[in-house]
Amino acid sequence: MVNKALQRLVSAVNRRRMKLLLGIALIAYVASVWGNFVNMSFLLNRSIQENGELKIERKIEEIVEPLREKIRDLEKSFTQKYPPVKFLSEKDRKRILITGGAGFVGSHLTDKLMMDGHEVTVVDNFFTGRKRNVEHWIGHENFELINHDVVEPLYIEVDQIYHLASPASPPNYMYNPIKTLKTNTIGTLNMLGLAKRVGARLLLASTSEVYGDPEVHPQSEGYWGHVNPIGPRACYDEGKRVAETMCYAYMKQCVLLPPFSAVAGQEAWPSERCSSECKGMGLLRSTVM
Ligand SMILES: O=c1ccn([C@@H]2O[C@H](COP(=O)(O)OP(=O)(O)O[C@H]3OC[C@@H](O)[C@H](O)[C@H]3O)[C@@H](O)[C@H]2O)c(=O)[nH]1
Repeated sequence: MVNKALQRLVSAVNRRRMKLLLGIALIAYVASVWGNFVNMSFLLNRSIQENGELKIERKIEEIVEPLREKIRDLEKSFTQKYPPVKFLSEKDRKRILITGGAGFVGSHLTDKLMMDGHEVTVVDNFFTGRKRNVEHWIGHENFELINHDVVEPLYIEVDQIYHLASPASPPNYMYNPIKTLKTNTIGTLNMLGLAKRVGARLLLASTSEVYGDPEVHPQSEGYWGHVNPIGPRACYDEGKRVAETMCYAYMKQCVLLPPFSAVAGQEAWPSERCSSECKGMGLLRSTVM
């Protein structure tokens, strides 16, 4: 009897324990499910938020990228690359004027002098020369391009003048013979005046046409030529002859001293008569015109 009562008591206690344990297990299970649910909803929220942010970032990127592209293009156009230029000390660096510097010979001379490290000013009326011949220097601190006709006086400070401004091929110089004459006479006088005023050396680009229809081949520097003053090419031939005469007159009066550069490196004119204080004068007769 006692045993049975004891067994009933134990089983009743066990049942209660079991219920308690089951209750605890249920609570634990519910808690863990709840925890997972909270975690999941947090993660879900985060991923939704991240997704949203990503979408916004992508949208911003889509708008900004073309703008960035435009900025890159602008930067490229501002930071133009120039051909390599030597560094020259202030003492060695010359301020050089090239008239007709946008033409064939002038633009190559511009390249050479720029790359040697000098300061170059190109003056041209673009009659036959083109801006594109020197455009690769535009904006360089050592370079300046002036649209100017040498028939008008020019007031700038320079150390050397290469006077090349003149139409050079028959159709061009015969197109307006009076203008060709003015360019080679008044233009040359203006450049000689400038050279005299600022104490600059001057080189005149002449032409083998100063020999006219020569009777001697090849022509030496001593040959005076065979020119028809009223022939169809006279405006150029005689214009350049007068230009040479004017340069020689300036040199003879010791305003300018010959030459700092001449045909094949030879002196075109004797220099004995000039004092050493005088500045330079040069003549270049091209033989290919
Ligand atoms: O009135 C004028 C005429 C012409 N010019 C310029 O002078 C330059 C002449 O160059 P071109 O390319 O026509 O000819 P080239 O370079 O071959 O001539 C070169 O060699 C021959 C010489 O007689 C020229 O004086 C010299 O410039 C051009 O840039 C032209 O626009 C002027 O600046 N003013």
